[in-house]
Amino acid sequence: MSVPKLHIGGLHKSFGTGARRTEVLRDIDLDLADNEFVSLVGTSGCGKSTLLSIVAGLHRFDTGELAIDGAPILQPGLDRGVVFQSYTLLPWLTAQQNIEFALKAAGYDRAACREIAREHLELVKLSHSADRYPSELSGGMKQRVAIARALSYRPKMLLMDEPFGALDALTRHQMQELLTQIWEEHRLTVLFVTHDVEEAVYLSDRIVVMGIGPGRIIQSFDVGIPRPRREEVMETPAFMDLQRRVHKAIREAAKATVA
Ligand SMILES: Nc1ncnc2c1ncn2[C@@H]1O[C@H](COP(=O)(O)OP(=O)(O)OP(=O)(O)O)[C@@H](O)[C@H]1O
Repeated sequence: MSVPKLHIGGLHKSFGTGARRTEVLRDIDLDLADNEFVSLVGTSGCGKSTLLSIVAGLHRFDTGELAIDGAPILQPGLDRGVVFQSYTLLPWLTAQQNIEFALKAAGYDRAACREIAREHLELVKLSHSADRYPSELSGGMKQRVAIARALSYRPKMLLMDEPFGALDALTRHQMQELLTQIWEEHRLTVLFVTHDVEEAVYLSDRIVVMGIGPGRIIQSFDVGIPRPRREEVMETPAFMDLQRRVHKAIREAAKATVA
């Protein structure tokens, strides 16, 4: 079998020590194929963000295996682009400069930084706002800059933690459309955390349901809805049926605490 893009094997994670030790993730096995879009869903506190942060290299894990293209993940790196719910842009830099700043840190020369930042603002349809500061951008626009920045240094994977969670319904929907279009054109490997089952079904190739107490993988659903996907697909029986089944799995997983 070929090496998966992301390999998580038998991973365990606890926070704290002694009497304050809490087991947060138990025996997580999850492989992502190249160009696969996988969403993690599950009740609040089941460890979705912790798992994503571990893959980002921001948290250590206790035991298990974690590798990207077969190489162990030991720390944060430019092979993983990360987008969080909070916008994380530097307020004193414009949209263009925020992206250039990340590219400079990745070792690109000045001309390349400028050109790549310009290309990526175009990719997220924000060329007209290149010279605006974060305080002059709406939430959706800030998140588009964050996505452009995460993609600009060409990571092997994109890790997204509730990236549209702070947006109003219409903007959120526009961002889902944009991400779908980018994904369909550029084929990226994405690990995506969301509370929104409709969003997960719309965006993903596979949906992984996690349960709580401790956090673990309960069930996995292959989405199987043909691409390209556009808004209308949400009204189809196949889409709504899968949405129902995922909701049911989340409800059942939330009840089934193990000893
Ligand atoms: N730094 C930390 N120290 C101690 N416990 C933590 C820490 N970070 C997370 N936890 C605990 O780990 C568990 C999982 O949290 P996590 O944020 O990963 O869950 P989640 O599924 O992403 O939740 P939500 O959907 O509400 O964001 C929770 O019980 C949380 O309290």
